[in-house]
Amino acid sequence: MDEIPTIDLSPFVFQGGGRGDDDYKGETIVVLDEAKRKCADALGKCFKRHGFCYLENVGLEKEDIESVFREAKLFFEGQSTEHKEGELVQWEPKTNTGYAKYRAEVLNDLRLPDEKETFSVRKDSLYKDRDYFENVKRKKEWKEVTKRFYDKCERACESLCLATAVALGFEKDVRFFADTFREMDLCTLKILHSMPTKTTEISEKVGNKMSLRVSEHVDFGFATFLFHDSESLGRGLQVKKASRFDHGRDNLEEGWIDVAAKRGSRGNCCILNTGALLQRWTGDFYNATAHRVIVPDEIAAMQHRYSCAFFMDPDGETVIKTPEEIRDKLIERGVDVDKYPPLSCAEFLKMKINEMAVKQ
Ligand SMILES: O=C(O)CCC(=O)C(=O)O
Ligand SMILES: [Fe+2]
Repeated sequence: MDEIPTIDLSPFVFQGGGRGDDDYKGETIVVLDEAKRKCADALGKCFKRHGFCYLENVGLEKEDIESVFREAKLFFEGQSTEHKEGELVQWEPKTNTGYAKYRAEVLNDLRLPDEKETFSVRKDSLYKDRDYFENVKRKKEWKEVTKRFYDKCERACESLCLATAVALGFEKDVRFFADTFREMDLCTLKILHSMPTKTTEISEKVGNKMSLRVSEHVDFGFATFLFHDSESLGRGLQVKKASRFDHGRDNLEEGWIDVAAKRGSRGNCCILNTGALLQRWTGDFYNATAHRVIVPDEIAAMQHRYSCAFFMDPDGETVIKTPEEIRDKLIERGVDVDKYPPLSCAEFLKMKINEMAVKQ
């Protein structure tokens, strides 16, 4: 893989809520200037290759990132395993919120379950009757910092959607993707923690299997923002272009590139990777990123590792089929636009989850 590009999203980050350059009688007007076209162009090129880049100025500042990791450290290290597993609201696939203990998730059936614990947060309005922050020791602080972070990620998601539409050549309907993120009923913010470990091979091999911090996978949705703590800098993350067939899960040995997080000049740089849904939506014109997290060396093994992923999944009812406005443009570029039958985003995610369940 060539050098990983750094892209500045600021041309698409708007003041005052992010609904566009101007709000004229309820109509959002996004003025397509040179800066926006340049940014979209860079993004489009990246999506066509491996779908992976550093993204600067998404609308979150250094302090937003630092404060979520400060509190995450207190959340994961400041509560005993007994408390976390016994008292906290446990994650379930149906709710996709709350605490998931170590080795709760298998992303690749060639591996043992992941060496990580997580906490997942979703849109407030979806959970009026369920307090999944119950019994968290620093509940007020944890809830505040994660909710604030979630809200800012929602706005950043809108900016990315506008940029993606411009990249694909939408001229009239620049809000095509942005408008599929209105309910936000499937977006999730997940905070991940892996404890220090003695060796680079985290656990004993069982049979031929071993575990990773995060095993090989492709994210299901549109795209993901990834943030890392300043101590581990996300070390251990590796990426490659997803193969159409195995999504990185079969060829475990070859093609993996090490990537460490970088802070950027304003300390607010994050990582962006594309997901399977964006690949399908564009008839495989764009690629999804296969990725994993290993323990690369003894230093990384001794460190706690924290990361924070915002998964951008369009609203459940969104129908995933080639958008009319760009159909001809994609055909011109050799895309088989009818390759995949239309299906809703909710159905697509269900299909992906089932595929994983079958593999396990
Ligand atoms: O922790 C990381 O750097 C990656 C996490 C990830 O890929 C995921 O949660 O889907
Ligand atoms: Fe991922």
